[in-house]
Amino acid sequence: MTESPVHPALWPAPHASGAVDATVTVPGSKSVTNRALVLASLASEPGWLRRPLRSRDTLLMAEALRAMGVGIEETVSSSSATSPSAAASPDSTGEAWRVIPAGLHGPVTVDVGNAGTVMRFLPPVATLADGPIRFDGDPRSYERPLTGVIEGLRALGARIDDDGRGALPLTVHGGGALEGGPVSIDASSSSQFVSALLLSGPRFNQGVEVRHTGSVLPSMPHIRMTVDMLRAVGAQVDEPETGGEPNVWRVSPSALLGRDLTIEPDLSNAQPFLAAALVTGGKVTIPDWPERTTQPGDALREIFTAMGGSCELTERGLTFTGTGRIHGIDVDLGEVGELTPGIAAVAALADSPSTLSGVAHLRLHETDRLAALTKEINELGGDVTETADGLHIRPRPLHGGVFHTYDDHRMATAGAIIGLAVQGVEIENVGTTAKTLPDFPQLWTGMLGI
Ligand SMILES: O=C(O)C1=C[C@@H](OP(=O)(O)O)[C@@H](O)[C@H](O)C1
Ligand SMILES: C=C(OP(=O)(O)O)C(=O)O
Repeated sequence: MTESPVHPALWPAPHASGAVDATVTVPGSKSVTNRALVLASLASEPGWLRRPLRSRDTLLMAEALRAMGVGIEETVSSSSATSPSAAASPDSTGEAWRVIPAGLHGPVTVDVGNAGTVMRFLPPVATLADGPIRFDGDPRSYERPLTGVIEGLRALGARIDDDGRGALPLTVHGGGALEGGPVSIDASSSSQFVSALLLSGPRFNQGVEVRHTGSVLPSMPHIRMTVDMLRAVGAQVDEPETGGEPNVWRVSPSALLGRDLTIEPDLSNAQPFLAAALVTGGKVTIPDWPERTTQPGDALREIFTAMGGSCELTERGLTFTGTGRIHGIDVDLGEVGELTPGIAAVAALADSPSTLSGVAHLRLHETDRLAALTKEINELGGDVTETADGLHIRPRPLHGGVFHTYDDHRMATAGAIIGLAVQGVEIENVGTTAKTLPDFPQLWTGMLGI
């Protein structure tokens, strides 16, 4: 399959000479964009995505859906010419994708790259195609768990060829429809197993009832995001948080509406910029921070405040202000695991130790994030140890050196945060941020006024 973008050169992470004072417009959410693409493709009428994220993960999703027959047209101008109803809204300008659903066809080969959302959300979609859909991706994608999706779909009536490891590569032999119904899975290694089965659930003959049987379930906000977005396109969902049985989600069979959706900024990608305010004792504003959201990044308001800053949500967006003093934190990140690398970076610069827990499943993310953070921070002079389900971080004076990223976008941004406070940090392959934030180096230097 295609190689991940390789930019092996070392990027000198800019050192902050003073307090930052910036407004940073962060591109759209990866998680919302990729759910919206799937739901719009399964709808019974065309829909719009406005301000979608254009990054490796979302372009792979769009490309895969296009290959199966969905029309996805990209426009960059005001939508007024094509959608009068949206013309009055300020959100209607800028980039938009028009999604035109169609019958799904195979044979197709899908490149998932290393996108969890693509490798997990699309096999259920593929069961609805009229031919084989083969899934392949980066070497790391072969190591990321997929059992809940593979076994779950088989129990719901799908025919899937894989090599028995519960991972990629695999072929889903789409039969044009899937029976659906009740299924039990263990989603303790990824919430995306649950989201995957729910997202396509309305299109299964009997809908779907997903029962999670494992001991822990990470990333609950991402499951809430799935439920909210399904409801927004007309699906009927019963779930634990609104009175349903614990660990059981039910989606009724139904047609889905084509909607006009403006994608929220990616709050997890806002993290390094908020961290810059904290680390430099400065101030950063992120415009369009939603008042209400299911994105896990919203938890940064509380977490970074506990670490020493303060924040204010106004009509200008979220303004985060640091004091230059950073405190350690003892926090369970199970619900918001993708924030761990950025929090670990800040914690390495704090005035007291931190314990980050609840994130054993990060060993199966883009890289083994617990091992990678431990090694890279320690190579800069830090004192980090892995625990069974997280990290223990004792701050020490750090020095410059190469910060390796292991093809993990959040390792690159974590290294950049440390570089603000430590002279001579060089990020290996900063281009890996293209997975979800292609403009990261420019946004970072822009924030610093370089
Ligand atoms: O559904 C989603 O969009 C995501 C769910 C989470 O996955 P895990 O539950 O595998 O951690 C998160 O870490 C990932 O970045 C995005
Ligand atoms: C875990 C992440 O991504 P993925 O969607 O590939 O699981 C992430 O973005 O931190």
